[in-house]
Amino acid sequence: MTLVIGLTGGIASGKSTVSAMFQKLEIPVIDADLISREVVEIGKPAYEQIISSFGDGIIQRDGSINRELLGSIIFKDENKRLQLNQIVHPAVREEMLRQKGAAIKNKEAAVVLDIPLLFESKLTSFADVILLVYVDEAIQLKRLMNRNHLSKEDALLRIKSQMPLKEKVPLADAVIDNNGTISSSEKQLKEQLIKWNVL
Ligand SMILES: CC(C)(COP(=O)(O)OP(=O)(O)OC[C@H]1O[C@@H](n2cnc3c(N)ncnc32)[C@H](O)[C@@H]1O)[C@@H](O)C(=O)NCCC(=O)NCCS
Ligand SMILES: Nc1ncnc2c1ncn2[C@@H]1O[C@H](COP(=O)(O)OP(=O)(O)OP(=O)(O)O)[C@@H](O)[C@H]1O
Repeated sequence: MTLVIGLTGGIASGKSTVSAMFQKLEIPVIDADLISREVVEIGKPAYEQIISSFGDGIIQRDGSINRELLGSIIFKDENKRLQLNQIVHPAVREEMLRQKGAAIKNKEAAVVLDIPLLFESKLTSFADVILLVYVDEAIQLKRLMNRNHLSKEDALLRIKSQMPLKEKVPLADAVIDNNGTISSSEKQLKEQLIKWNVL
């Protein structure tokens, strides 16, 4: 029986860092962010819909979507963000479920669904258990600004576009406190996977 682990958190809380730990343990990860890049590639249905909704101005020289520009548009305008979500999310959900089915058919011991907006998109039914990567907002802000070279204002717009991380804690089955070192988070992950009989 494959254990389906929903992995979530907030932007820059450390999901990809923890996801890499799963991959090191040879536990397959289905990455919603990666899929959301694939479904908007040139020629895909979502690509055409995005261009017709947001205009040619977001197409870069190579024909692909200028993600930085689209991000700057949607994180300061909730309606535009919902409009983009309505275009992209259905295709992402469909592909995630396809890959999840393949992992179960493959009799994997566990499979991870790395979904940043798991709670916001009400996708808890996709997983058997939900693992939250938690970080205090001040550290989240600092890490996001450093990683994406964002101003404090732009970083806060992204953080505020999601459910507050503190509100996600009681909704999760387990929490990794990622305020400390990466190795401390790795130790917490392994302890949790032993409890879930995955390790
Ligand atoms: C806005 C876009 C173009 C920005 O691209 P960029 O490469 O800069 O960021 P990336 O896709 O790696 O996302 C980074 C993080 O931003 C946050 N984020 C992304 N989209 C959203 C959204 N619609 N609402 C809230 N947070 C979001 C998530 O925490 C995500 O992990 C891109 O994020 C996008 O297409 N978003 C819409 C699809 C989506 O919701 N993806 C996230 C979950 S599947
Ligand atoms: N415990 C940690 N200590 C120091 N830096 C960390 C730690 N965990 C993550 N980071 C760094 O913080 C940044 C955000 O981490 P990461 O990219 O894993 O977050 P994320 O939740 O996947 O973000 P996103 O929502 O954008 O997908 C990265 O630069 C990462 O290297």
